[in-house]
Amino acid sequence: MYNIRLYNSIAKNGIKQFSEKYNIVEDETEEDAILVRSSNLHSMVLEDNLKAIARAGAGTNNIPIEKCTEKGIAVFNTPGANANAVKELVMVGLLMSARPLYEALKWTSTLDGRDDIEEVVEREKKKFKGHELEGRNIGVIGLGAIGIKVANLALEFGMNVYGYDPFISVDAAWNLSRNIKRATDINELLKNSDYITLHLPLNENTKHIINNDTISQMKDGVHILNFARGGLVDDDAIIENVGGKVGSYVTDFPNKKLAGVNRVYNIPHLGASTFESEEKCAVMAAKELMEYLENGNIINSVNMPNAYMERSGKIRIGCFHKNVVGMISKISDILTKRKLNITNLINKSRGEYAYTLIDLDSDGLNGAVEELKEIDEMIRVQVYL
Ligand SMILES: NC(=O)c1ccc[n+]([C@@H]2O[C@H](COP(=O)([O-])OP(=O)(O)OC[C@H]3O[C@@H](n4cnc5c(N)ncnc54)[C@H](O)[C@@H]3O)[C@@H](O)[C@H]2O)c1
Ligand SMILES: O=C(O)CC[C@@H](O)C(=O)O
Repeated sequence: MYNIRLYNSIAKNGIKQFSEKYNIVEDETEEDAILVRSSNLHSMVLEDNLKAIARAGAGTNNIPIEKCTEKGIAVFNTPGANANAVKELVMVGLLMSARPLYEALKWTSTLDGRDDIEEVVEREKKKFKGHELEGRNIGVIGLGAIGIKVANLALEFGMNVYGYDPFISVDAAWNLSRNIKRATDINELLKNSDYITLHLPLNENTKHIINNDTISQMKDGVHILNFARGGLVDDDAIIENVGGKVGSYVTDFPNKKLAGVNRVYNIPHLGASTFESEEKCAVMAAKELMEYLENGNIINSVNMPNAYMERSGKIRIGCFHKNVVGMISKISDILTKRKLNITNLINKSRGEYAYTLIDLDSDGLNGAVEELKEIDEMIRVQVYL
């Protein structure tokens, strides 16, 4: 029996994926795995029994990834599962910054109860004139699952699209329309864009990527959209510039500083909040956890190498270790000494770590696991029956 602890509300269809071998809990327990959305896990104690954390979503900055890696805890996310939902809301943000919809709707609601609404509307609507997107320039920073969809759709609006992503994946590049101009440095994008939209992860390199300095390089009246993470933008710089250099700031990450600021549109983190996206994320995350807990297969991990091998033999061992020379021979020596026959083996690395998955044609392990755990560079050994 495996204990899965849920943080946040997780879509029912995701929970339904877990078979009768799983016990789903919401309170503290001896959990084998955690399924989480946006809850901040940085201060949680990582108990020895915890083997995996799956983020039903894209961003993993709410998870202490480095600490997890050091303890051999696999961290997963659900790449692309909520990209369509975010893309659609970005389009709302784009239209809200081009046409003063928010102000207009607020004003119209003040007319409640009046008999002359039609007349007043026609007389006053000139206050809410906006711009068309067609022909304007948009800069998309981060061309991953969401950025690509946003960039491609912006082309459909007739916009000139600049994209910037120094780490773009080959898959992403294939999916990007060839009509998108690839900015080779971020300044090219900043100085040319009427709209700038952020679709990159928050980390120590990207924190406050939008700040007073980068804003000073932008066009006057630029509209900035942030559906990625609050920390990518220096809020003080926004407050200083919005209504002047910055035409508007649409953010999915409201906070005390930004609440109530004119021309800052605060959306309560709704990017991924659609029935469809919540379900896709939860189902994908549940499947990743089950595959890892039952078979040691790693799919969509953000801290371990992806590794998948069909089951063969009777017992499987998963070893997460440092990526150093000689690990496979150290592991196989321990198994050979006990006459444990290897039926299949894969070894995958990711930076300074590696993962070795071994299938054995044997009924017992005869103390092998204890000895494997004693190898200096070994971080975690897991047995799968
Ligand atoms: N508002 C929401 O509800 C919501 C939902 C999903 C994702 N997000 C956020 O959006 C981000 C992007 O999501 P995604 O699914 O597209 O992720 P993704 O991993 O598919 O794409 C991220 C892209 O950013 C690029 N990147 C990394 N560092 C960069 C840099 N310094 N400059 C430019 N590009 C850089 C990567 O190469 C990658 O292509 C996530 O990290 C998450 O924080 C928010
Ligand atoms: O779970 C959510 O609602 C938000 C998820 C989003 O921020 C993500 O990074 O995928």
